[in-house]
Amino acid sequence: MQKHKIKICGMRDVENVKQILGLEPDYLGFILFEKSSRYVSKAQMKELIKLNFGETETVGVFVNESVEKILAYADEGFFNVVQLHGTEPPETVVALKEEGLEVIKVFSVDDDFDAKVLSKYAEADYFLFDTKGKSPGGNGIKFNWEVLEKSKIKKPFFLSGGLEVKDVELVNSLSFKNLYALDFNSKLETAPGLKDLEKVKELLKPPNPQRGNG
Ligand SMILES: O=C(O)c1ccccc1NCC(=O)[C@H](O)[C@H](O)COP(=O)(O)O
Repeated sequence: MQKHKIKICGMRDVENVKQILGLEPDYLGFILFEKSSRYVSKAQMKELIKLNFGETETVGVFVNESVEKILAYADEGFFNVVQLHGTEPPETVVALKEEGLEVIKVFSVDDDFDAKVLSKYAEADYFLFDTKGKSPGGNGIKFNWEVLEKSKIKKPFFLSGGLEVKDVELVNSLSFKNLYALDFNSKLETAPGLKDLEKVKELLKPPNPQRGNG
């Protein structure tokens, strides 16, 4: 049984999104950061949002983007949730919350991660912890989860960074306090932005009773 919500990030291809939606993930993420190999253009987003997302929430992933641009994307109905995946200041979170958006604030983690920074982002709905690497995200590398265990995170958070299907069992056995969701990306891919349906099936099986399809 899935103990946590599942987010699949870095989706791009319409047919692939359709297939994955059939498996009812809790969240699907779209990278709206041009330098990413998983970047989704406005024209592609316009096609993608025509699909029936059902209960699946859509996440727009930004890296150090202006509030104005994020709001312009939100106005187009591109996503329900904003993921801030750069070094955005707390004021960006506050401004987006004031506009009624749900916000995930990302923190890039290495062994020197200092959890004191989290108190500045109290307005965020969720935190997401990803591995600090060459790219702001999608590096496919795990960080040392002990850093989080030590930090005693008080807000519901997404665990991210190189997660594979086989990690679910291990994560469940660790019972992290406040772990809300698992975020998967490159380890499910056959090419950047293209997810392997068989791997996603394995991940989302058996059905999640919390979503009422069990
Ligand atoms: O995936 C990208 O290319 C990306 C680029 C820039 C910012 C964020 C990006 N991904 C956001 C995510 O939420 C990923 O799921 C997360 O970084 C974990 O990816 P992975 O290590 O490949 O599992």
